[in-house]
Amino acid sequence: MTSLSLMAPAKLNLFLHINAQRADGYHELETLFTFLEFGDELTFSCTEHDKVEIIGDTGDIPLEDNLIYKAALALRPFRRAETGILVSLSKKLPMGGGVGGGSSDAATTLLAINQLWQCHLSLQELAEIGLKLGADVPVFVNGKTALAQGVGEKLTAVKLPQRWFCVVFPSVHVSTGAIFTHPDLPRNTAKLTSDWQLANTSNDCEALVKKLYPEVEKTLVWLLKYGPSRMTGTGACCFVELDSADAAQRVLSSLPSYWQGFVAPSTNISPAHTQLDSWLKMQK
Ligand SMILES: C[C@](O)(CO)[C@H](O)COP(=O)(O)OP(=O)(O)OC[C@H]1O[C@@H](n2ccc(N)nc2=O)[C@H](O)[C@@H]1O
Ligand SMILES: Nc1ncnc2c1ncn2[C@@H]1O[C@H](COP(=O)(O)OP(=O)(O)OP(=O)(O)O)[C@@H](O)[C@H]1O
Repeated sequence: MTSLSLMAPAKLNLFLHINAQRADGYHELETLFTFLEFGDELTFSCTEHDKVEIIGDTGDIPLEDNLIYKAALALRPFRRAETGILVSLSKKLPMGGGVGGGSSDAATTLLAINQLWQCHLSLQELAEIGLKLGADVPVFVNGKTALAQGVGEKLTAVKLPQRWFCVVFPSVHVSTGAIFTHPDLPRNTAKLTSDWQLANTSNDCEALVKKLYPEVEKTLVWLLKYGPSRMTGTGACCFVELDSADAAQRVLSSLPSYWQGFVAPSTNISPAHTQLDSWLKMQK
């Protein structure tokens, strides 16, 4: 039985600017994505029956709603043989936490099944399929640290120095849709010129989310004692940027017990791609 194990890494939005709202309700934004060397773990195995199955940490998400299932179904028309797929999921990322776990699972599924079903689709084609599953899927499919524009699909790869992050989940769930439809969300930040330093940028969702969810504000106040801190995506996860693994670990070890967190370095290439490249080399 052919199988392939790949990570679905977390992403951070190092900043998130909202420039405008389009007629279809979606927002034009500018955001700097980086990947972390930490994420969900997925193992894909070809099966003889013509089904898509997911086992493991599926939580209370019905099969048909799982982005892994949706991604697999989207590749079905392209497969070369009538094989099914069994996905074993080990979830490490908080769902709906702003670290893109669902989108990353979807992208990793597209990358893996493209190989196992021999669909022969390019990254560009997979990203276009992925965009229909979620605005963040294309960046995970491309797998490079990137400045994203448009609704998140226009990507320019950038190289950033490796940094360490402590990411904290404040135990509240924030609905992305609810934030993007809120009347108080600022939607008119000027487009970037050139300076993407953390200090000169912001997350335009942060003030609103802090107001609606005081726990997020409390988390940021706590993290700011240790270094430059910010919320990722539409929350609720917040991160602090640090110089070393030790410094990040020290923050994690003093984390209050009512919050969850993890520590990881950033990487310019998604671990899903690094692992897929190693697997492809082994197949030769
Ligand atoms: C804000 C980010 O987290 C930044 O990384 C993402 O752009 C959100 O990506 P996502 O969770 O994959 O979002 P989607 O599932 O595509 O959209 C969820 C909801 O967010 C809103 N949405 C999302 C992306 C965008 N550019 N404009 C929007 O207005 C829409 O109301 C949409 O119904
Ligand atoms: N495999 C999956 N893993 C996590 N969430 C999933 C999955 N499949 C479907 N979902 C649904 O998608 C929603 C958003 O998931 P995700 O973890 O990507 O959100 P997020 O971290 O807030 O990402 P973003 O920053 O892209 O908004 C979840 O609330 C969940 O209901």
